[in-house]
Amino acid sequence: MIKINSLTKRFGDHVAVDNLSFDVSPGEVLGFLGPNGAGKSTTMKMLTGFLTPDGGSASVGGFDIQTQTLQAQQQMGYLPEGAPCYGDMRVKRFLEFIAEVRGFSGAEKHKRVAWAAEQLELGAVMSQSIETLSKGFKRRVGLAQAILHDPSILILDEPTDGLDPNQKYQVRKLIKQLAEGSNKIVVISTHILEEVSAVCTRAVVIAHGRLLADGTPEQLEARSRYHQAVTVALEQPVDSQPLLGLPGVQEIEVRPDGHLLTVIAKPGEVIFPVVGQYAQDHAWPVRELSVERGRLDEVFRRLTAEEAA
Ligand SMILES: Nc1ncnc2c1ncn2[C@@H]1O[C@H](COP(=O)(O)OP(=O)(O)OP(=O)(O)O)[C@@H](O)[C@H]1O
Repeated sequence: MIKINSLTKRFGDHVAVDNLSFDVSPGEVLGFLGPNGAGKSTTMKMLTGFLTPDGGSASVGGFDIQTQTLQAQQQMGYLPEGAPCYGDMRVKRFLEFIAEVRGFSGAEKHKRVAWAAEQLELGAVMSQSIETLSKGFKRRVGLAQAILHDPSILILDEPTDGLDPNQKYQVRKLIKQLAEGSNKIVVISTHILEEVSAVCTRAVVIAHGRLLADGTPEQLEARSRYHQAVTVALEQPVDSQPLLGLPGVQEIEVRPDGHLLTVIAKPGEVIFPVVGQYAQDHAWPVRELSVERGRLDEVFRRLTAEEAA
């Protein structure tokens, strides 16, 4: 369990994290979202004991991060933003060093290093020095050191930053595997909203260090103006304006070529049946008709724009 209670951090006059409170339960993969400078990394640094809060408290697995720092840190694996330090160390030596710091030795140490390297597909670079690695490989080395001791809580600051699409897929798969059925907690900060839909069971949105939203991806999508919107793909343009007279229809967006309509529902309304019926009655040349769950990117933009206003 992670408990964050009124956590606050100031840098001079600037309040980077402002009275932030939320909990994370075992089994949850929490997406921690916010625009640049929102306070995500600062929160993660306080949660992992690398930065002292100016107010509030946080506990991890029952240990207070300020008064029981070591015990709390033993529960966690942490991937900080950027690349691992120790640039002149070779990957294998670096991972062995981390394993030693985590208290492993002998055969167990080598087993842990081999397992983490295999998870992140580091085999080809094990004897290369970290500073000569590409950005994506540095990120993967960082992830390997975070999971090496198989912690029950993983704090990952932009884990897929700099990875190519194949590696992004692999890392998301790994995060899912680590969390599924294991009762682990994974917290990932990200700017990539598709990542939230792909791996997170819950999302917390912050801006200016303050909490703006907290819910499952589905709950956040339901706040979108496109929630329950009906998209109609057409062989050729049609006269869509009469749809505005149908019950529950709020607005229509038409792509300039007229081949795609998005019919937006009034809040709480389900319009798929009436739109489908209208299209059928008027023999529209429909290629595809679908209902939208909502668009996370639009919800994110609106939430953070409201906060800035
Ligand atoms: N050591 C520091 N000294 C002064 N200001 C800092 C320091 N670290 C962070 N800040 C400021 O605190 C705010 C929050 O920064 P933080 O890095 O936590 O944001 P973030 O949400 O992780 O952003 P990004 O998505 O760009 O990584 C920013 O305005 C940043 O400039």
